[in-house]
Amino acid sequence: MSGHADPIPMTARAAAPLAGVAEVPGDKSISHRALILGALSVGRTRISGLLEGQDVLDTAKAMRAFGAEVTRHSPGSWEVHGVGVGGFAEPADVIDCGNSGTGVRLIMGAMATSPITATFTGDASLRKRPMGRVTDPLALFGARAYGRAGGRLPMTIVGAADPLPVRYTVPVPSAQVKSAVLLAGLNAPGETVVIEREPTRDHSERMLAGFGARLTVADAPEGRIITLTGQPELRPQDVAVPRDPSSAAFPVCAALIVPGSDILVPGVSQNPTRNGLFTTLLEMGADITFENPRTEGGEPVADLRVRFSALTGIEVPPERAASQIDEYPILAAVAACAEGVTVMRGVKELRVKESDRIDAMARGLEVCGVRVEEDEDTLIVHGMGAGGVPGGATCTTHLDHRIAMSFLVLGLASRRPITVDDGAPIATSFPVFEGLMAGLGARIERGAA
Ligand SMILES: O=C(O)C1=C[C@@H](OP(=O)(O)O)[C@@H](O)[C@H](O)C1
Ligand SMILES: C=C(OP(=O)(O)O)C(=O)O
Repeated sequence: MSGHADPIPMTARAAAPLAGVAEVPGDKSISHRALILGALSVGRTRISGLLEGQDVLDTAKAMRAFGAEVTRHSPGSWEVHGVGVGGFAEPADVIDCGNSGTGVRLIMGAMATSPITATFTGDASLRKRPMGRVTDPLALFGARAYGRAGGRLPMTIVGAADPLPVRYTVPVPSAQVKSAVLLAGLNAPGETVVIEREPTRDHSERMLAGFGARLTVADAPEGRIITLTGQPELRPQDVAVPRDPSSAAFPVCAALIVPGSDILVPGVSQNPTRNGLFTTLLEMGADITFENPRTEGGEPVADLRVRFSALTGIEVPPERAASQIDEYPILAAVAACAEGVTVMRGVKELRVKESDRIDAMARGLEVCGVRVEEDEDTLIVHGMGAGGVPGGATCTTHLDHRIAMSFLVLGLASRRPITVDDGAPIATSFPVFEGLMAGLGARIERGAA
């Protein structure tokens, strides 16, 4: 998908209490990695619970272009016959990663240490996002990148014919950069070392180890040190993808702000590198219980019981940012329904997501009647209490699924309806959002108010 789809305006209206069970789809980060590592293994990898959002479908298509056989057997059930580390073929055409930063950055890493050339592009959102953060470390392996000004797509990567292992300290908290370096390190002889000062989601490390790569993780004063031994033979796996906590965030937050709600969201990943939002919501006074904790697909999961709650604004610790980075838009919407002020600092990475999410949330909340303050690295929301947000406005989503879903959830609890100009991007990460929310009793319809 390259963003040519027609915009789909959508409107949310105040709802009766939400009730029922919300079965959210598979984790997006894990789904991308399962396809890529499956493609880099020799033999058959089976995946269950794969997220069939457009971002992941674009990665599946890309893996075919690099020579892997990728088959869908039934919803969520996929099979990958991989070509092995170093076995990628040169794609015959441009790789279009659509809206997906994770897809393009991880795939660039995975091909950068093979003697092939590939050209990448994406939709209007992805073509604005910085790729230098990935191509800088890939250059240390010997790969070359030719892109538009500012390190933007379309971009051609010429893979290194004789890659060298690399020692790299990731300069921004980014699991995509860390993962791109680790994937490139797979086909470099010797030890590739990645150091991250702030821990970010660790799915690549967990999954690389699961596929048989030699990888160690050590905590040191300079940060987390990940050491990968190159040129392993990866063993195909059966991967069960747990449900996505970043998608679960939307029904969870909807239940917290729609009076009288009581819902269950089963099987949500509680990986500590992903669960910052739930900690934050508990600090705000949310009534969430974590039932039946267990391990599924190598990840800790729990069933979340969520009831409407009177929330209070808090100061979110900046060191928690990485573990809830994709959840700030919905947190900002929830903060508008809390009593008092919510301060979110250390969030400048939000400016280089599918949209500038600080700006998109600030402008959207303002037109809905909520007072906000922002600077380069900060978003502050002045809460109006339960039922206090006026709404009655149209918010601009800038090709950003999380902005669209955040304002639709807010519209379920605001005094007047909230419209988003384009809900089409929701299909990139949460294709069943509309049906799932309707099943809980939410009133979200296509069209303007
Ligand atoms: O590695 C991943 O799967 C992701 C990493 C994060 O991006 P950054 O690495 O840019 O922080 C996150 O925002 C994105 O949705 C998924
Ligand atoms: C930032 C996100 O994704 P990506 O970087 O993969 O486009 C997201 O899903 O919120």
